[in-house]
Amino acid sequence: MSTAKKAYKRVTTKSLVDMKAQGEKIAMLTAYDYTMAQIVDGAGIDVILVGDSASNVMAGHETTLPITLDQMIYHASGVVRAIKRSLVVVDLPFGSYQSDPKEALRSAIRIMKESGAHAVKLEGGKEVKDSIKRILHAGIPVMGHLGLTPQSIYKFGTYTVRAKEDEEAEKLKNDAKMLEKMGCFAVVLEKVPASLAKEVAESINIPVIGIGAGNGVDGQVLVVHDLLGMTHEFNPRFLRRYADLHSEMTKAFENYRDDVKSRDFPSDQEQY
Ligand SMILES: Nc1nc(=O)c2c([nH]1)NC[C@@H]1CN(c3ccc(C(=O)N[C@@H](CCC(=O)O)C(=O)O)cc3)CN21
Ligand SMILES: CC(C)C(=O)C(=O)O
Ligand SMILES: [Mg+2]
Repeated sequence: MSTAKKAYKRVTTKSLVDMKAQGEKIAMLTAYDYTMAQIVDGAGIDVILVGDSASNVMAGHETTLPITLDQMIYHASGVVRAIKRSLVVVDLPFGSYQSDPKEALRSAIRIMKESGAHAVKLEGGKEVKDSIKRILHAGIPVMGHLGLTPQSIYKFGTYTVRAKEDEEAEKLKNDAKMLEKMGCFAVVLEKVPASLAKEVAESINIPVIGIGAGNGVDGQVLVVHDLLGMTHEFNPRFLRRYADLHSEMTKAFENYRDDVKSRDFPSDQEQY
């Protein structure tokens, strides 16, 4: 090891739980392909989520419902080939786990076997308890996802903040405790009041990763294209843009176009 390049210490489901215990916040981002995952991993992001938001961001669908298990596996395979350190979690897509626990396990096994990912995520609490149990019993780590669950958008009708009423907040708290008790290694809380999210994070020992859930949780997740400022029509309050790649890329494409039209590109040095 003395002359070899320093090896990265891989992030594991266990190290995430340790990070929570030690008060170190967890940074998570999505990625859907090899090139992006290489950059995200190299930047020291702890967890890469191959989100079903690929349905929106990569394929242009209006919701996350259309993306298939085969498509999720294709995205995840590229991501896994890129990573040296990050933990890779893959969303089980709509329709791949709701019918029955056996189908859920089969879907999770396909993701693990065919992509090489490290864990799966699925939306819901008590309703999907048996499926989560089945997957965990097979030795596959599970991340929960409560609050705004986009696969149920047609049940709720809007993407507004969730669990503002006592009854829904009570259910969410119980679901989070249940996920911890069952053996999930973490849970995503999406678009819920910050006070509720903080209360949940303080009531369980597994990390709570927030998106639109305030600063009292154990980590944050954003969609990478949103953070980079590539999606200009998506403007929720929780989004902080760290770049304006939409403008940067437009400038680059316009410059290239101009150089082609003006015969500036390619130059003598750029040909054989
Ligand atoms: N690009 C992208 N980023 C995401 O964060 C994301 C996706 N896609 N697709 C899947 C889910 C859907 N998510 C969403 C969708 C909408 C809002 C949202 O706040 N929408 C409106 C407000 C709607 C309302 O209040 O009724 C907004 O302000 O943009 C938040 C998260 C998060 N996920
Ligand atoms: C927004 C995150 C949590 C997600 O589930 C996704 O990107 O699909
Ligand atoms: Mg998702």
